[in-house]
Amino acid sequence: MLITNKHYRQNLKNKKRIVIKVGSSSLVHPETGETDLLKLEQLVRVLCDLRNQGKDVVLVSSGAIGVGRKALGLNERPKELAQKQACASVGQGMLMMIYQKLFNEYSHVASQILMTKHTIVREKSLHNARNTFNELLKMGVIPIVNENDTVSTDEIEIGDNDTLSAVVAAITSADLLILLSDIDGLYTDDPSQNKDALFIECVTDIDDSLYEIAKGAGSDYGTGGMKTKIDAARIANDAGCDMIIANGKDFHVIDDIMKGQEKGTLFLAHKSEKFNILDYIEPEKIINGGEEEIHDYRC
Ligand SMILES: Nc1ncnc2c1ncn2[C@@H]1O[C@H](COP(=O)(O)OP(=O)(O)O)[C@@H](O)[C@H]1O
Ligand SMILES: N[C@@H](CCC(=O)OP(=O)(O)O)C(=O)O
Repeated sequence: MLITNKHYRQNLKNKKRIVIKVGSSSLVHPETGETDLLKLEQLVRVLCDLRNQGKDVVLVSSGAIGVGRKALGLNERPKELAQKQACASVGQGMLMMIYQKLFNEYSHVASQILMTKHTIVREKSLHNARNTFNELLKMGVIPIVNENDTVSTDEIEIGDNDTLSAVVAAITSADLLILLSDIDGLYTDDPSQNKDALFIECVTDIDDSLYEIAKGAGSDYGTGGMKTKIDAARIANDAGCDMIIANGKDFHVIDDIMKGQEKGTLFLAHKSEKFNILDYIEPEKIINGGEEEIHDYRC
């Protein structure tokens, strides 16, 4: 039997636990960098409706640095770590205030979970994080996750929310991860650089050739570009979770995907028997007495 992309898409209707990641570029007006309130409202409405259908929903939301940067009147993307952390500290609170208000309007409860690499690599905190997610989802709450940028340093930062959302999908045993970006999905090259790039509907194997076509971020607000999205697919797919990259310019795309429509690029899950989240976490580099030591979390 020939199993087509169409066939896989129909299966998405039955997904029960969904992690949705929204990139900074989907939350701000590109011309001004100001928060796009109408889009946030649309996102919250679509997520509440998924909850009303009985699905478990987790939102991984970027945007803390972008929103904070605007509030602090910085016109350029901050480069210094302390500056990024200050922006995130301002922006995270502002974002949560908007999310809480909007979820409340639809009688749903949202919560905040901030994570760092240490949440994942320490057995006890990973266990606690998993239990907290499960308890919240059992109570019908919509957890809103971001990296704890205000305390993250190079050593403990996960670095990008694409990877973070895949980690969240793995530890919550989600069956679908949707990454919403500023582009329709994966192309054979970055379309902003190459007009002949072709759209890829479905990926069944993640190999080096995929990394060759996945380039960096396309906007001043994005982090990681397609490369970190392929990293995310590797984690999610190995953990047994399908993943889709789709365009977040209209958040109704979430609803279209859940109805089986062929939107975005689908990366198919293939559960790896020996899946261990630590295998996907970059080793920590520690400088000890001038010497660089590599701390591999798997040991
Ligand atoms: N092969 C590719 N296919 C599609 N987009 C690509 C590719 N390589 C690089 N990109 C870039 O990745 C960008 C999306 O990632 P990013 O800027 O990090 O946004 P986000 O904030 O949504 O995570 C696109 O706008 C595009 O310019
Ligand atoms: N944690 C950061 C976002 C990091 C990130 O990966 O950003 P993006 O590429 O916009 O998803 C923030 O909230 O600004």
